[in-house]
Amino acid sequence: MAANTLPPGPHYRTGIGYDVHQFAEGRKCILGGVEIPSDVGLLGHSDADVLCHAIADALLGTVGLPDIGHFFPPSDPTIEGISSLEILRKVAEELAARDAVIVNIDSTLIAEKPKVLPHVDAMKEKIGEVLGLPAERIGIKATTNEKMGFVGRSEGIAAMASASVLG
Ligand SMILES: Nc1ccn([C@@H]2O[C@H](COP(=O)(O)O)[C@@H](O)[C@H]2O)c(=O)n1
Ligand SMILES: C[C@@]1(CO)OP(=O)(O)OP(=O)(O)OC[C@H]1O
Repeated sequence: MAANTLPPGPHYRTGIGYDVHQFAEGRKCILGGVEIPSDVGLLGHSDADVLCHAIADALLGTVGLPDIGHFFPPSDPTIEGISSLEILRKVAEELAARDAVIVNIDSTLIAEKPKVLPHVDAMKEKIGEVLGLPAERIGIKATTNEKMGFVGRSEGIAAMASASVLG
């Protein structure tokens, strides 16, 4: 067998995603599809759900698709304010079209505020609903940046995600 030729599938495939959104007054703070009570919201052309964006890119990466900007261009006025759960729904369709079954997702939010932990179960429910994934196959964790860097100065929120599929 030639180098890197795979035997017939299915195979486990992994992907990673990363995103950042800036805090802004007068905007909602939507994370994992859940509106979180917060004195500041997140800026974006979409609803700026940094967690869903990182998860979407991780999932797209598993099957070698381009990132969410390819499917939802920031220059498209028709998607202004789009719910990022809709973005995840589209990503799930793209995976299903390629016979890729999501095995699990893991993620970390990096934010000085708001406190995320009390809302994690609600986020898992929303994300699980659109992806058809039970809560125990979705990881959502949070950490502060110990007051260091742009996240530490509470200028915004970062999110990292990984995903694996069988397909
Ligand atoms: N935005 C955040 C940040 C952290 N948490 C929770 O607090 C724990 C301690 O965070 P450290 O950065 O001080 O280690 C962390 O493990 C999370 O459970 C949070 O809910 N929201
Ligand atoms: C989905 C999009 C659409 O503009 O959302 P944004 O709010 O611009 O967020 P970003 O993570 O900067 O880029 C992804 C975009 O494609």
